[in-house]
Amino acid sequence: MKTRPGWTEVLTCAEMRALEQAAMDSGKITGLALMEAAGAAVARAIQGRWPLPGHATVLCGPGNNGGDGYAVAALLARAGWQLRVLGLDNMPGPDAAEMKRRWAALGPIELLTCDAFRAGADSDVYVDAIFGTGLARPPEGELAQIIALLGGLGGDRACFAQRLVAVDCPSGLCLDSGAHLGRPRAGDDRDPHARLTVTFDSPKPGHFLERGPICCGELVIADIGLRQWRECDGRALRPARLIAIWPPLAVEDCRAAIYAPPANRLAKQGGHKFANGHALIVAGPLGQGGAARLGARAALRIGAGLVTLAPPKAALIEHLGPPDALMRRGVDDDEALAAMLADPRITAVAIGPGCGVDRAGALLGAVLASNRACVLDADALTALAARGFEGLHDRCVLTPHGGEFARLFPDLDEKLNGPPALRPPRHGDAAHPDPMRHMADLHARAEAAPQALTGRHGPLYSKLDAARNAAARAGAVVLLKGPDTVIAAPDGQARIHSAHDIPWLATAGAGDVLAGIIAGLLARGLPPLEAAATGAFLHAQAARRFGPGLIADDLPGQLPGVLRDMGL
Ligand SMILES: NC(=O)C1=CN([C@@H]2O[C@H](COP(=O)(O)OP(=O)(O)OC[C@H]3O[C@@H](n4cnc5c(N)ncnc54)[C@H](OP(=O)(O)O)[C@@H]3O)[C@@H](O)[C@H]2O)[C@@H](O)CC1
Ligand SMILES: [K+]
Repeated sequence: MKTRPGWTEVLTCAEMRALEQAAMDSGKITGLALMEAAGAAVARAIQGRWPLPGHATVLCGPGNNGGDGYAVAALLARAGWQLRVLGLDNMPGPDAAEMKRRWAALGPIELLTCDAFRAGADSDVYVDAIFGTGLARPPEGELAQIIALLGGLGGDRACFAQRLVAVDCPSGLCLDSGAHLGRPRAGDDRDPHARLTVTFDSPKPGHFLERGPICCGELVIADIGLRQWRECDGRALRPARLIAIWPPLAVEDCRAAIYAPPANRLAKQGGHKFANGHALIVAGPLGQGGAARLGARAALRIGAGLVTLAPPKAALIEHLGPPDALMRRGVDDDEALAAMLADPRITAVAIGPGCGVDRAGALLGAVLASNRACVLDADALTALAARGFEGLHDRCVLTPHGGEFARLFPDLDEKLNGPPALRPPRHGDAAHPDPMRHMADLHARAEAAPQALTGRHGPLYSKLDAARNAAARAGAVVLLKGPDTVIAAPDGQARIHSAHDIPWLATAGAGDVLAGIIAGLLARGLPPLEAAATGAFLHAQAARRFGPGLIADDLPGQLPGVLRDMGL
């Protein structure tokens, strides 16, 4: 999936509805004008990719997504396209009804049935305007069959996918979770895959999570004139409500994150190596040191001023080789570690990779008691699951993959991966009597109890909900790994990093390198959420830069090139 570069703010479907409602209630913009802008954006995107007018089939659903479809049809027809429009025999809302009426003045509307859809001549472009953000339950009956047809038209999905343009999303996709309603959570062959998806104002979480990046194709984010209504009671929407996304991170963001002097950097050290922090990487017993060494190498490459590897004394011999810049110090037990961490110049700790669960369990208490910024990964997470969350604090970053997440948060994992539990529609989300009040309400609740908001969005429990709930429960930053890595802080702020384009990053030891990068950034003084999110991005960029054939050992060596490519 291609997106525009830089941080991208994301709105949940409920936030999008509240924003739209607030804009309309201001009296300065009408729903019809928004729909006209949305239709024009889709028509523009089509004309940009198919410059010569051809034949288009537009499938219009029962709500405003369908209204957008009628608007697209009218604009394409005026531009010389041959149109075939299929719609439903229902009474849509006033804006969609007006768009339907405008189209009806230009051409016929056939009933949207499987038979009618199948019977039509082949088209250059199919516009999917059946369901958008309003999908509240799995599609059923005829519409479900039509969506399945879109997923595998004529058994030749690959060919059809090149011609499918989705309005807001391929129909059936839940834009809060990225799962297909009514389909296996892991997806199947009948999910519609679009060449192009045009969404409005902001992307939604589902564009980046689970099946979203696979099914949406190229994502176009169209400005439809809602920007100024992002203000509520004079305040901008808070970051807890807006989720920044890469890829790719804009150079300025990265420079600010890595090289701006953070408040908690050791101010008096000036250009001394301690000014860039000192990361301690705990290593495991003899024969298991490779993982921690990978992390240590990554922490050095990302610019920690000093990095010390701390294996048991008996394992020091294993670490005699390069890099020579790495310091080694034997640490046998929690007392020795506590004594070492009494040195205030050690600014971050990573524990877990290759550590062994017993050793991680024995040393975890000293790491947490030191109150240092720390990364808990691999064996440290298994030890944490057995030990409990006591002592965790908001400078801890937990980096579980799916299996570790399930051990740490079994109930949240079950909600995420068990049979989908559809929630009833949320009262007041769609048409709140006072939208500005509704927005203020969302803000107030996010401030008071961010976790109370998670799980309110979308009919399905999402990976974003799970990461936010986990972070709130642990009182620490949680980075839930995957092709869609979700990073959440206890206060509800969250980031999504989509790396569906680099399947070769799923390789042994890559997680150890990520832990080292984050530890290096923490050592440099980055706040935990930024260290985790920037680390996930730089880790992925290193894999992109190397390409297929990557092994984890290659990643640290790519980091200088990644930073150089970004002009840093
Ligand atoms: N927000 C904005 O700023 C803008 C939004 N815009 C556009 O509006 C779209 C959102 O429109 P929307 O809210 O009308 O929802 P939409 O996706 O058309 O579906 C709702 C309809 O489907 C029905 N329905 C639901 N589930 C069903 C099922 N399983 N099987 C059958 N029916 C089902 C549901 O019925 P109900 O649940 O009410 O019974 C209702 O009739 C958004 O994606 C974007 O394209 C732009 O125009 C400009 C600005
Ligand atoms: K759609």
